[in-house]
Amino acid sequence: MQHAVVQSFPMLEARDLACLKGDRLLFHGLAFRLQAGGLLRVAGPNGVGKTSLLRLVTGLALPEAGELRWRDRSTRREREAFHAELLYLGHAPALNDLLSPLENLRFACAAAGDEVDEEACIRALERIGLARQLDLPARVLSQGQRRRVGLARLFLSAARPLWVLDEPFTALDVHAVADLAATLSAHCAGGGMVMLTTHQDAPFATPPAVLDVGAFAC
Ligand SMILES: Nc1ncnc2c1ncn2[C@@H]1O[C@H](COP(=O)(O)OP(=O)(O)OP(=O)(O)O)[C@@H](O)[C@H]1O
Repeated sequence: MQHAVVQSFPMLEARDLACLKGDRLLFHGLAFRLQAGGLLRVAGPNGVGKTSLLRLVTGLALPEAGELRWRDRSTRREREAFHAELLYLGHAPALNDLLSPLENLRFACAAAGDEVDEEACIRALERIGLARQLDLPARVLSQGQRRRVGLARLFLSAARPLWVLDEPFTALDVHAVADLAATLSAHCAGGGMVMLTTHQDAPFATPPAVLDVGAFAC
């Protein structure tokens, strides 16, 4: 009896990436693959190009050379389809200081094209530990609370398989670090993917694969 050959390709793949900043080539020849369920930690010293790599992956910047592929198609050619499956949280939470966490979260979801009702946003903010800050202006929040407002989107983004997170653990207390690590591990266990930068160890259910950008530095 003959079996059909099932072609297996990585969900996200970087091929031979080079990154130019100003007139400086940060890295070249960078490649990685991320499969469903994968957790990838982007590592390396300050300034090596970790954030720059995440910006290439998300399409916020273009590589000097090389290609990014999602579901075996170029992310540049299939930009809309790729972005519909991607959640990117940058290293600084982009909050409007005059708006409350609830208003900020609703705005961020709407801007990303996610239809999320107020009740779901409230539940997400409560889950991330901001039940008592729902209606405060963001300008009075602590750094860790500001970070949590951004992270609340994780609880509204299960339908987006690829999460790209720049320093998500920064400013979080030890309990919040453990909760976030559990949330990311659960996303991966459900078939999602997480690519993140962090300078600290976090208690993931399974140790992440590590991509050392320094190995490709110029
Ligand atoms: N116009 C420019 N010309 C030359 N180099 C630049 C220019 N803009 C940015 N850079 C360099 O590009 C690098 C960008 O680093 P990036 O933020 O990606 O590093 P990182 O690995 O995320 O660092 P960190 O761990 O500090 O967050 C830095 O080394 C910075 O000095």
